[in-house]
Formats: sequence, structure tokens, C-alpha cells
Amino acid sequence: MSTETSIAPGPLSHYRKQAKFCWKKMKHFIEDPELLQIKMTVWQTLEKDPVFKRPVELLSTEEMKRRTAIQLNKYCQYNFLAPETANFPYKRKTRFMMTVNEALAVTYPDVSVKHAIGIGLFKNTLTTLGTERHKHILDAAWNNKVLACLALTEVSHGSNTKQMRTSATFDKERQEFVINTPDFESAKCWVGNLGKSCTMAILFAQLHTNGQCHGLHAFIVPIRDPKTLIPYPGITVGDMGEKIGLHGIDNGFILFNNYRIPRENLLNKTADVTPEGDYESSFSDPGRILGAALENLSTGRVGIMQESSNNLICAVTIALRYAAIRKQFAPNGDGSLNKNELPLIEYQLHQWRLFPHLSAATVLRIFVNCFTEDYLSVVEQTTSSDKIQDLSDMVSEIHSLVSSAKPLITWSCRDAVQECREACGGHGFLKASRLGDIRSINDPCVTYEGDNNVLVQQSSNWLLRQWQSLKQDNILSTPLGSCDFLKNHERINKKFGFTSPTQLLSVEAISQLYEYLIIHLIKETEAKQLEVLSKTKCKFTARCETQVYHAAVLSRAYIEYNALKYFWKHISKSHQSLRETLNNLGFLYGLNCLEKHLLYFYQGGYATGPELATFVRENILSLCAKLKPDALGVVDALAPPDFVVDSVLGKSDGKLYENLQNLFFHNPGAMSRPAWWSEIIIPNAPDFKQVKSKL
Ligand SMILES: Cc1cc2nc3c(=O)[nH]c(=O)nc-3n(C[C@H](O)[C@H](O)[C@H](O)COP(=O)(O)OP(=O)(O)OC[C@H]3O[C@@H](n4cnc5c(N)ncnc54)[C@H](O)[C@@H]3O)c2cc1C
Repeated sequence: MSTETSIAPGPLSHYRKQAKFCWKKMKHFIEDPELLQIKMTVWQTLEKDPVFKRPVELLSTEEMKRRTAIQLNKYCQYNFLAPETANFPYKRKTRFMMTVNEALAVTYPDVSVKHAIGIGLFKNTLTTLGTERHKHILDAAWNNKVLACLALTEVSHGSNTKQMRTSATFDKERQEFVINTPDFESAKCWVGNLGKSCTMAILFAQLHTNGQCHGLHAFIVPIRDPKTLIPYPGITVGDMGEKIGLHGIDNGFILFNNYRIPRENLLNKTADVTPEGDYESSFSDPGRILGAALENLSTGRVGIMQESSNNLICAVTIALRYAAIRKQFAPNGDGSLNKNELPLIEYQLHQWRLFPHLSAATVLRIFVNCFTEDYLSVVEQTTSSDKIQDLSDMVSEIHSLVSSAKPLITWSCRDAVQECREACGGHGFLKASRLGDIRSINDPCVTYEGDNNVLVQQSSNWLLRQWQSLKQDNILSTPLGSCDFLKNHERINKKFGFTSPTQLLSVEAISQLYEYLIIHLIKETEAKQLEVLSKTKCKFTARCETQVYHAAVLSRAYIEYNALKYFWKHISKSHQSLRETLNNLGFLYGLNCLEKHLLYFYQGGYATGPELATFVRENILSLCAKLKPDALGVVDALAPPDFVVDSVLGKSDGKLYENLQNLFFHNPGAMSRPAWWSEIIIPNAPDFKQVKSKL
């Protein structure tokens, strides 16, 4: 097993030995050793536990739900976080929680989703939106006495949260909120854990008091009796049925009929209702209350970024270990049996297909690690006071970064997994390759916690606001510096002036290209919006009709550049022996992303001749060649242990064919006659073995 301490010699040694650096040193540079140790503890514990033994056969959906729920209970019993963690400052506590969840997510994704919604997000929401009066519920959650769900989405609305119609009306006489679902379209749905297992919900509903609606607020709502799991009267709740993945999660729907909860169940950090029925809020604008409530969901989005970056790592680990062992064709080209066949990794086409994903895995992993630190620092600041003050510039910038980072990482993972599946040929289609499972677990990540295509619009909107404020008032609010280069917009290079491909291989050159691109896209998007606005007089239409080729690309370029900036900042602290490889990975990531945007450089007049496109592409190919000797070392540095990667094609021992033989021969029932053999017998079918022997 590839632990962080040892890798046995074997068929992969040939490529491993070529690496210019020590993979362990690289591993400890990429991942904080303290956090890595937490993960190793989780993995080593679960590997030994029979409850977590992985089935070789496909299970029924019902059985997967049962197993996932049982595994969650067992996982909670382990208490990977010591009880005193609850008293740690927010940032340290949440970082530890996130790390344990990361370890679980990459190994048992269904259990992790169940835990993340039912316990992690629940605790987080109570911490950020609740107050002292919810402490007993928070304590119960910390002691794993509650399994919850987060009910926001309705049947007819997911992305447009403002249109949700589940209502909570204050009844002054009884000091209660009365919850109602007006019709089926406003039933809550898709809610994880709600179908069969949770006992509590954090429900988002429109708050009404004294005949006035104050917008969407979060409430604690008991769903089932924890002793019997029977739903309480006034609720119609059920499971949504078969899905195309995440079979261990009971996604459910719920309708309320005059269902009552105490006044105190309103999570009242941002707004409250007094016993007299008066509504009091620390914000004047209802839109901002919703913003504050939903901002809390960002933690879930950061969790998804971590999860997807780990899945991306697993996918490239499998495909590259396979590529180093799997051989096809020899230079003599006659296809005859000879010993000179080349491993797939030697082919330029194969390198070009996989190495950009390896570079993405490294850059995005480091980006996620460093960004999580910044994110938690900002949240810590907002939760340290009793009331959330006006959303600061920092929170807006974090929101802008998360809104494009979650899409970038989940889409990068989606694309990488598919390429890796194909790069493993037919064997990649085996369930035991794990690539199908990784593809399936990443799939809903592009939709939940904010659909990617909707989410990225938040980043471009924020950038355009920054641009307008800079032009009108000379003010740029970017405390984290994600768009500080806008200040220099008049001075940036507007013409391609490089004379040889190698000049592009620098942080400065790639930054110059990105800064030009982002400013060009901002200007183009703004101009296009004004054009549509002058025709339609409608801001909404103007925004909608400037997404394609404009705002959506702007968000993408913005976050790619910021991921690289985080990466470059971090690698400036790396040991000299790691620097060349890390630089090459960063350049490959940057140039490969920029290659997809080449058209905009020509459209904007930055480049006119063939040099830009030619230089970018020549560099991509030369970087692939340079990275070949280092690729397996990078994989070892990134990869979790074999138990976690769990792929017959991607084991660290490199014994590809022995492992496949073991799988084929021990696959249950592989060599036995099927129980239904008599149903498929073709009457009077000739037996050629017999016929032959008679002849
Ligand atoms: C496995 C799974 C688990 C989930 N768990 C939960 C949960 O625990 N709790 C919960 O509350 N919800 C949950 N959800 C729901 C999820 O959050 C929503 O599906 C998601 O927010 C998207 O909303 P929607 O499905 O209504 O899609 P829609 O908003 O209807 O979007 C459909 C498509 O239209 C596009 N679109 C929408 N608006 C625009 C626009 N303005 N411009 C261009 N394109 C647009 C979107 O990009 C998308 O591709 C879960 C979903 C899944 C799949």
C-alpha cells in the first residue's frame, strides 16, 4: 500500500526513479503534515473496520441506503475529532472538521455526503445563524445525537431561491410559527437525509408576521420522532426514489400542513421576531438577510471544492499508473510480438491528454488548501461578533471567488475523469477501475450547492461592479487582491511582444496574458451589456444576453488566474529540489487553460500573427515532454493510499496484470454456471465439440 512513508519497488520503479525530486518531500509540501496525519488516522481506522468493507457486487439501492446510514453511525462513534475540538476557535475547529470529512469523502462519498448535510452543515448553520438559545441543539449535534437535513430547494425552484414559497407565519397567541406548503410545486425536494432517516431539518421558509412577508429565513424544524423515526403529524414526507448516483443518500420531499414550531426555532442571528410579533433585523434590506443566510452555504461549496480536487487526484493517479505499465505498439510498427513495445506514457498524444489534468490536480489541490485558510479566516471574523455586521468587502470577494472556484474545480474533475476513463481503454470501464464511481460521485457536485452555470454569474457581476466603481470613483474593493491588477488597466501590455516560446514560461508572462484577457473580457462584457440595455431597457435581459462568450468566460479566466496566483505564492516557499517540477506544472496548467481562450487575444487585437498560438502550443508539448520523468513522482506525492484510491488499475505496486487476474478469478461466480442457465438453452443447438469428436 502506498502510505506516506514507503513504496515498495516494483514495475513502476522504472518511472519513479526518473523523478528529479523526493516524492515524500513533495507530498509534505503539497499537504500540511498535521492535516495529512488526521487523514491517515481516518483511513487506517476505516480500513480495519469490517463495517466499512467494500462490497465486490453491486448492491440494491435500499441496501446502499441501509449501509450508508449504519456506516455513518459507526463513523460518528469513532469521534475522529476529540471532544475538546468543540471549544477550539472557529477556524481551527472547522479546518479539522473539513479534513476529517475530506478523508471520508474520497473513500466513502455517500457516507460523507450524509454526514456533511446531516451533521457538518447543520452544526455550521447553527453556529453562524443561531444564537445562545439554540445551544442545546448545537450541543446535541456535537454529540452526534441528531441527524439533520437542509431543506431549501423546492419542486419548481432551485437556483432562484427568492421564489420559494414555503411559509412560516408567526402566531402571536401561541408564540409559534405555522409552516405551510401552498401546493406541490412549493414542496421541498432533493433534500439529502430527508427521505427516510433525518429527525430534524433546517428549513428555509418565507417569514410572515403582522401580515408582512420578510423574505426567506432559516428555522429548526423537528421532522421525525427520534425513537421510532415516524414523522410527526402535519408533515407529508417521503423518499424521491431511484437516482442516477449517490444511491446511499435518501433524498426526500416534504409538504407541511399548519405545522407548528416554537418562536425560538427561528435562527435569529441576522433577524428576530419579538414575542409581540415585531420583526427586528440587523439588515434593512431583505435581500441582504437572504444573502447572509445563504453565505453560510459557502462552507459546503468549499467542502465540494476539496472533495472534487481529491477525486481529480484519484482519477489521474489511476490513469497515469496505468499509462506507465500498459504497453501498446512498438517503434518498428509491424505489430509483431517484440519486447520493445512502448508504455502509453511515452506517446505524446497520451501525455497531452493526461498531463494537463495532472497539472490541474496539483495546482487546484494547492489552491484549495490555501484558499480554505483564507476562507475560514474571513468566516471567523464574521462569526466572532454577536450580530453579523454589514457584509464586508472581504465577504463579497470571498463569495466571488467561491462562486467561480466551485465550478472550476468540479468541471475540471468532470473533464479529467472522462479523459482518464478513456485513457485506460476497456479496462477503464470496469467497476473495479473506480473511474465510473468517481465520475458518478462528481456529477451532482456541478449542480448542488449552487448550479455551476448560475453560480459563475455571481463572480462576473462582482467583477463588473469593481470595474465600474474603479472607473467612476477610483475605488477598488479587493482586500484579498483577486482583481488588484485592474488598478493598472491603463498600463497593462496590450500587444503580444514575445519573440520566442520560452519567454512565455514565466509567472510574469502568464500573468500578463491573464491580466490582458480579464480586462478585455470585462470591457467587452460591459460594452455588450450596455448595448443590450439600450435596446431592451432591461438589466436582467442585458445580463442574460451577455453570458455566452463574455461573462461566463470572464469568470472562468478570473478564477483560473487566481488559482495560479495562490499556487505561485505557495510554491515560492518550496524547497529548491521541488521548484522546477512545480514551476513546470504551473506553466502547463496556465498555458493549457489559456490555449482554450486564444481566440479572445486575436479578437481583442492583442495578437495578430501566428506567434501567440504557436508559442503556447509548442510550450504545452515541450512541458509535457519535460514532465514525463517526473509524472509518477508527482502522482505518488498527490495520491492517497491504495485503500482510498481503490482501483485495480491504479495500485501503487504497479502489478497491473496480477491485480487484474486476481480480480477476474475471484469475482464472485466468475466461473460458475449461472443459476438461470436452463432458461437460455437453445433447443437442438449443435454441440460442435461432440460433432468434431464423432468425425
Ligand atoms: C444529489 C443532489 C442532492 C441535493 N441535495 C439537496 C439538499 O440537501 N437540500 C436542498 O435544498 N437541495 C438539494 N439539492 C438540490 C440542488 O441544490 C438544486 O438541484 C440546485 O440548486 C439547482 O437547482 P434546480 O435543480 O432547481 O435547477 P434549475 O435552477 O432549474 O436549473 C436547471 C438548469 O437551468 C440553468 N439555469 C437556471 N437559471 C439560469 C439562468 N438565469 N441563466 C442560464 N441558465 C440558467 C442551470 O444552469 C441548470 O443547468 C440536491 C440536488 C442533487 C442533484
